[in-house]
Amino acid sequence: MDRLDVAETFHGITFPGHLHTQETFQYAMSFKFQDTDTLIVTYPKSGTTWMQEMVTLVSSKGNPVRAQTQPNWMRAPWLEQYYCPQVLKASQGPRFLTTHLPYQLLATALQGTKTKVIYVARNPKDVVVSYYHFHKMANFLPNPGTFSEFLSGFVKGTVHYGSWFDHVKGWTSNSGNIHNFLYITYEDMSQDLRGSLERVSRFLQCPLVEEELTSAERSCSFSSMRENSMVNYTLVPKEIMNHNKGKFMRKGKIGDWQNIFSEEQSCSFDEVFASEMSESSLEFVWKNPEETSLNTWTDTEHLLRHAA
Ligand SMILES: Nc1ncnc2c1ncn2[C@@H]1O[C@H](COP(=O)(O)OS(=O)(=O)O)[C@@H](OP(=O)(O)O)[C@H]1O
Repeated sequence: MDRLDVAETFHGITFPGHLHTQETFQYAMSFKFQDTDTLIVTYPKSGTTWMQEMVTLVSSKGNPVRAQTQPNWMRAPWLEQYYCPQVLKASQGPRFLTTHLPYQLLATALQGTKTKVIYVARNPKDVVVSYYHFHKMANFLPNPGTFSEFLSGFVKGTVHYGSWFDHVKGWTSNSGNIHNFLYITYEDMSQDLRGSLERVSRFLQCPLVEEELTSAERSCSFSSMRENSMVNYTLVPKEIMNHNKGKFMRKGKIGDWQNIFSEEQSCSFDEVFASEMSESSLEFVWKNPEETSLNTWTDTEHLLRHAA
């Protein structure tokens, strides 16, 4: 089957036309948020599905049944995707929603509401690597070309969903305009899943006792989510996502960028990052501290000498 990669442009940003139309963007921009809503906001590949699982487990007090029986896109539909109205019509209780849209497109709709916003960010070197691999298996995204070509589009902000820098800066610099805002990173979740679940449970005002937290932690682990067809996207027809070409739950690690970025690409990305983020106080974890301690020859040599 041909790729489904028709692009839809809105406010100068391209989006996959397979999921979005001008009408769906209008629907999102004029969405009537309720004070009891929770909106998960991410740039793609930053931990969206993970947070969808976390809010599901927190709101169900660690009971895994909902997470194991209902796909993530039904539990927390993307505001800007075409099926959102039908899903919400059928849903009951406090609503969980998801969006990849930049702040400026939702600012008016969120104004004056008490909707809770959870912004999940991930270090952009890992984002671009995850995004690159996703383009290879998701037929509704354009062929990414070489990593170098894709990286260049990512840095320029011409990839689908636009610039990572604009997205992160837009939402975080306007967080003061949002009544209830939680900023959390993929790396926080990776390094301290239990602590991150506790932060989410405090934010949602949904306290969990120790056993509930333990159960939530188990369900939100990478190994558990990789096997859960309700979140690993194996329910999606292979014409749309071809799992023979790569897995949605791919590696789930901090620092995988080191396996693909060249030294030169890394240095030039660091320069762009420093300039784009010069006004921002956000800091990112770029490497897994547990893996980096033996990453250099000096460290290894040091250890071997000690052992001798
Ligand atoms: N539980 C858990 N632990 C660690 N990592 C996890 C977990 N769940 C999802 N992931 C990883 O998140 C990446 C997918 O990001 P998104 O869910 O934001 O993708 S999407 O925007 O909804 O397409 C993708 O990252 P990569 O593995 O680096 O490609 C997933 O593997």
